[in-house]
Order: sequence, then C-alpha cells, then structure tokens
Amino acid sequence: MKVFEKAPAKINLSLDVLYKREDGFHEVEMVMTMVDLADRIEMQELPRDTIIISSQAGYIPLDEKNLAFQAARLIKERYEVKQGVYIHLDKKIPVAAGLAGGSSDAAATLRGLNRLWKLGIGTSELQRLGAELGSDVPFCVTGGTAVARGRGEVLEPIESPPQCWVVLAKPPINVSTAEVYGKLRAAEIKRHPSTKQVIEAIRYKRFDDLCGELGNVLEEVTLDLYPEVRQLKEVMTRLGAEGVLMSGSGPTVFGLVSKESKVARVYNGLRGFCKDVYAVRLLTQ
Ligand SMILES: C[C@@](CO)(OP(=O)(O)O)[C@H](O)COP(=O)(O)OP(=O)(O)OC[C@H]1O[C@@H](n2ccc(N)nc2=O)[C@H](O)[C@@H]1O
Ligand SMILES: Nc1ncnc2c1ncn2[C@@H]1O[C@H](COP(=O)(O)OP(=O)(O)O)[C@@H](O)[C@H]1O
Repeated sequence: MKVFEKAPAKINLSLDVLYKREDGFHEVEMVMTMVDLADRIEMQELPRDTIIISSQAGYIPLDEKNLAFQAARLIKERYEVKQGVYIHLDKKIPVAAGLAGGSSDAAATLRGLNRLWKLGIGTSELQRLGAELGSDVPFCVTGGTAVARGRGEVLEPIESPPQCWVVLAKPPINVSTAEVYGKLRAAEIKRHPSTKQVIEAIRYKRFDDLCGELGNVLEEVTLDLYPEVRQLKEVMTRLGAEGVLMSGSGPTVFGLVSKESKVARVYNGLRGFCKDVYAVRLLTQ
C-alpha cells in the first residue's frame, strides 16, 4: 500500500525571542502560517524492516540525517512497527531557507505513516513526537496559522490571515539556524515585534496593519552576516510588496502583495536578482 502527503512551507509573520533558556534553546513567540509551496511525499510499505529514502533533489541527505528518515525511525521504534517503508521526497521547497522544508517533510512523514500503518495516533501525540525531531515540526503537523511559544512547540491555533499573494525569494546562500540563534544577544534586541498587534491584524483581517506589524528579531543577525539579504528586502519593497520580512533564520525574504495586478511586477523584478523566486498564495483555511 502507498500513501501521499503534501508538506507545505511555512513563513514567520512575526518572530520574537524573549530570552535564552538554560537548555540552550531560545524562548520564542512567533506567528506562523503555511504557503502554497509544498514538497510531495510518497510512502510505500516494505516487507523488510528497513527505511529507504529517495529524492529527485541531489542536495539533501538521504541517510539518517534526513528528517523524514528520523520521523520514520521514531514512529517505528515508539510503536514497535516491524514493516519497513520506502519514502520518496519530491522536493519543491528550497533547502536551509527558513521555510521549514525538512520539518514539514518530517511532519508529513509522521502523518502519512500513522495512516499507512493504521496506528491511530492522535494529533497531540503526533506533535509530541514531532517535538523530538525539531522545534518547527509540531506546527508543521497541523499547519494552518498559529502562535508558537516555548521553543516553538507550544501552539495556539488562530484564524487565517487575510488572503494575499506571497512572493518568496531565496538568495543563493545557506544559513544555519543554530549559527543565527548562537549569534543573537537576546538581552540586546533593539526592536521586538508586537505579537499582540500581529494577532489583532489577523483577527480583523486588516491587511495593511498586518504588513505594518511584520517583524523578526533574527533579521538583526542574518542581515549583518549576509548584506545581500538586506538588499533583497530593499529591492522587494521598491518593487511594491506591501509587507516585506525575512522568514525564520533566513535567508528567504517574503513579500505580501494584496493585488494580483502587482504580483507579476514584484516577481519579474526579483528574477533579475536571484534564481529562487516563487509567487504563491497563503494556505488559508
Ligand atoms: C528559526 C525557525 C523559526 O521558525 O525556523 P527556520 O529558520 O529553521 O526555518 C525555528 O525557530 C527553528 O526551528 P528548527 O529548524 O526546527 O530548529 P531545531 O532543529 O529545533 O534547532 C536548531 C538549532 O537552533 C537553535 N534554536 C532553535 C529553536 C529555538 N527556539 N531556540 C534555539 O536556540 C538551537 O541552537 C538548535 O540547536
Ligand atoms: N527532508 C529534508 N528536506 C530538506 N532538508 C533536510 C531534510 N532532512 C534533513 N535536511 C537538512 O536540514 C537542514 C535544514 O533544512 P530545512 O528544513 O530545509 O531548512 P530550515 O530549517 O532553514 O527551514 C539542511 O541542512 C538539510 O540538509
């Protein structure tokens, strides 16, 4: 038997860091939502007790470093599943981009194997398993729009933002999340975004207010390390995107655009600037 799952990319509409914790992680407050750019994952039962990963993308690990492999191994161990699985990852989300591609693949693998092996695991338990794989995995299990606290695993679902276009542009650099958090001085953050205002703008579907409230404290680190990300933000703003922000630890920058008539201008303008550019819709519910 075979099952398929879609693994969409996330963006952070806001990302605040409150303090650095004793365990080395950072206490965050983020508003996250999904966009319609997704990997597609195929899972097929194998009679042998093994996990095999393949992908058309030549640039991701296919061994136990792959987050989908780790998700399959975790669920097999925890639920004592003796069958194996062949997992094919059709990658569309750029890697190490701040879009949680690996985390979303892991979450989709948990959901898919739960169905394939008829394990009957509830959503909260899938999220608890996900938290063992990475901070963004619990959110990716359900997707939608949520406020994420703790190290990202404490989730409060909220309603969808007003529908709009999202133009994503990833410059050709790889950013390490651990390095960016490592360089952040949490006590010296210059400007914290207002999570409350972001949530209000979403609740009342006020697109302009949402654009005005976008904020990500990790920009302070990544924009200094990689000036081209700052430049990309400026270009996107000049081209007419109404709200522009770096997603996660970067380097992807997203621009929110309300009118379809403006999307082509932003998209085409960016294509001259970097290769990885996408114009997609929010995945609203
Ligand atoms: C920054 C964010 C924002 O959504 O996304 P990305 O840029 O990775 O997409 C996340 O917080 C990333 O989540 P994720 O990529 O799952 O991180 P993890 O694998 O759990 O952690 C990678 C490393 O980042 C640091 N880390 C992560 C989360 C957190 N709240 N505090 C941290 O200090 C730790 O050093 C950890 O070793
Ligand atoms: N299934 C996967 N897809 C993409 N990257 C993966 C996957 N499994 C492991 N990785 C590794 O995880 C790291 C982070 O990738 P990704 O999740 O795409 O980025 P980010 O955390 O910035 O959103 C990369 O170094 C990549 O090699």
